[in-house]
Amino acid sequence: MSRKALIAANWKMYKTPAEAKAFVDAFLPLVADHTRDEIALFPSPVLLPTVVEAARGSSIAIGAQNIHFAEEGAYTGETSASQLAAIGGTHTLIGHSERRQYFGETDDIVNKKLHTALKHGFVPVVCIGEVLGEREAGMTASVLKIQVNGAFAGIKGLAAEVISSIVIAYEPVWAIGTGKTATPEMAADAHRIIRAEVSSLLGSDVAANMRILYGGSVKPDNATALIGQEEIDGALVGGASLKPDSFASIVKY
Ligand SMILES: O=C[C@H](O)COP(=O)(O)O
Repeated sequence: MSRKALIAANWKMYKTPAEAKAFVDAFLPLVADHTRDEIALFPSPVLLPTVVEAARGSSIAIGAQNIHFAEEGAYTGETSASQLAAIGGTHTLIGHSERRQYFGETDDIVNKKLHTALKHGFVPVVCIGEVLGEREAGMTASVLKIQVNGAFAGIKGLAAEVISSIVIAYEPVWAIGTGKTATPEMAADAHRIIRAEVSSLLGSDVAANMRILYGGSVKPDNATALIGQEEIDGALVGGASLKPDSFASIVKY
C-alpha cells in the first residue's frame, strides 16, 4: 500500500505565540531527517502566523483547526479559507468532535466546510467517530457510515485529484483526552468500515488511496501498535502533541 502516513498535532486551545515558537524551534531538529511520513501542526488561529513563520523552510505543514464555509461575511469569531491561505496555511481540520459537541457542527455543516476547503486547495482532515453510548449500543458502524455519507455529499462529482487530497480522521469520542485508547484491532475494524463506505460512495480506487488517521489518546507508547496497523495511515494527536519530544517520538513510531 502506497499511502504515506500523516502524523498531525491538534494543539486545541493551548499555547501562547512564544510557546508555539519555542515548540517549533525545539521540534524541527528532532525530526529534521524524518522523511518517511508527512507532519502537520494544527494550532489555534491566533498562533498560525507565528507557527507558519517558525516552520518556514521545513517540510512541516501548518493548518487550521476549523474554517468557516462562507467565503467572507458577518461571522464574528470565524476564520475564512482565504484568510487561512493568505497566512500560509495548507491544511484544515473539519468537524472535530469538539466542534460538533460544543459548537453545534452537524454533518451538513461539515459537508459545506469540506467543499469550501477543497475549493481553496486545502488538505482537509475530516473528523468522524462515535460516542461511547453509540459504541455500547452496537451502533458504531451505522454512525460512521452516516458521518461519511453526510460529509461527502456532492463530492463524487469533483475531479479525482481534488478528491484525493481528502484525509479522514477516525476519532472515537470516548477515547479523546481520556487516556482510553481504542485497541489497534478496534481502530483497524473501524477504519475498514470507513474505507468500505468510501468505496461504495466514491469507488474502490479512491478508497484505496484515501488516508484514514486514528485519533484518541495516541501516546509515544502506543503509537507503534496503532499506526503500525495496515489500515491506519497516521495519527491525529491532541495532548501528546503539546511537547516537542513527545510528539517527535510519535512521529518516529
Ligand atoms: O484531535 C485530536 C484528538 O481529539 C485526540 O486528542 P487526545 O490525543 O488528547 O486524546
